[in-house]
Amino acid sequence: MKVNGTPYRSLWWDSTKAALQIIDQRWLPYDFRIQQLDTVAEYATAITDMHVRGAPLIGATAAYGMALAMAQDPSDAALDRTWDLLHATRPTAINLRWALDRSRAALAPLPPSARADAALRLAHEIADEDVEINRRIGEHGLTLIREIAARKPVGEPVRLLTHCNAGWIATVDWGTATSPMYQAHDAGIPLHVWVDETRPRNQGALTSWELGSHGISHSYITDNAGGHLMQQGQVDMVITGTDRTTRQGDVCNKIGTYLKALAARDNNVPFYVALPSPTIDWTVTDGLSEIPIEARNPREVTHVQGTTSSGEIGVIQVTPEGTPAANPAFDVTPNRLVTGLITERGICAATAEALAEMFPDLAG
Ligand SMILES: CSC[C@H]1O[C@H](OP(=O)(O)O)[C@H](O)[C@@H]1O
Repeated sequence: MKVNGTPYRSLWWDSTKAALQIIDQRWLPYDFRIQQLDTVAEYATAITDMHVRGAPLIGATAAYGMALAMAQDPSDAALDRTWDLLHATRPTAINLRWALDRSRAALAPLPPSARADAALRLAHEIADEDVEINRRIGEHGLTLIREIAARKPVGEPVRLLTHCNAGWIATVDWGTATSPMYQAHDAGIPLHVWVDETRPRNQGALTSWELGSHGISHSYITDNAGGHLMQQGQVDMVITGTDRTTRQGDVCNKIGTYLKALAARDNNVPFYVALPSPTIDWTVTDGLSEIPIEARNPREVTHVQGTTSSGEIGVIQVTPEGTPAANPAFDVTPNRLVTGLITERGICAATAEALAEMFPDLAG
């Protein structure tokens, strides 16, 4: 999407430097910084420390990391070593394993001399596929927004609520939950988006940065305000992203998503999940018992990053010194609370049968 009028993807390969360029999200929305990744260790750090974040973007980054590794050492040992190093960075988003498995499956049968070029081609393919998948998710999500708009007086906005950032910077482009928003806005449908701040890392500030840059009306709200807004009839639909969805439609997403789904069900608000097919983990059925939930550094909870009035980026402590904290980064929304899944092939119910029917070639 555009940043100050200039089109960007969240990452891109600079062929003149033979290196990956990423938007370093640690400094957004306060500062727009580009980082070049020059070693596989830097790729691993970029994923672990969330220079890049978001399930699809993590997968694409890992694919480029594999390409760099093969350019440096195309041996079988390096292939496995790189898989292990990058897979260990973050445990929950399935796109990471999906991209690494796809890379290794494509590269292992090749002679080492052919692996570097093949790995880079595959990384480009994965990045381009993500853009097209998300564009299509937007088209299908747009139909839902149009249906809501048709029931409203002309000019009255469709009011959406979203949690975390499933935006274009959480993917290679378009975003997943935000793609329908961009396409609805561009189609002239008035929107207002309630943007959950999404403690502790406040990814809602990234969503606000994105929506503001695109001219989409929005309000930044506390995580605890969403249920109240739904009770007051201020929310027409909830759309979130996902980091891993099981074969029966259980949705693992940023911590707090489950609570939004409960509030949505209690207030008869449709709760949709934007789901690119690489984010479906066909090997797991029950999300609550089978999906590993990342436990991140408690400091993310006890401290908050922000910017001062003079534009300096800083971190402040919000708890007494030594306060113990817990920081589970994701939760699981059982499929019974999900109204529907917006995939690149269309919208389906959050059930094993519907997903198998939508993706017979993947369900196995
Ligand atoms: C389009 S996937 C976005 C997904 O990823 C986020 O997690 P994180 O910021 O920790 O990488 C969040 O769960 C979003 O819904």
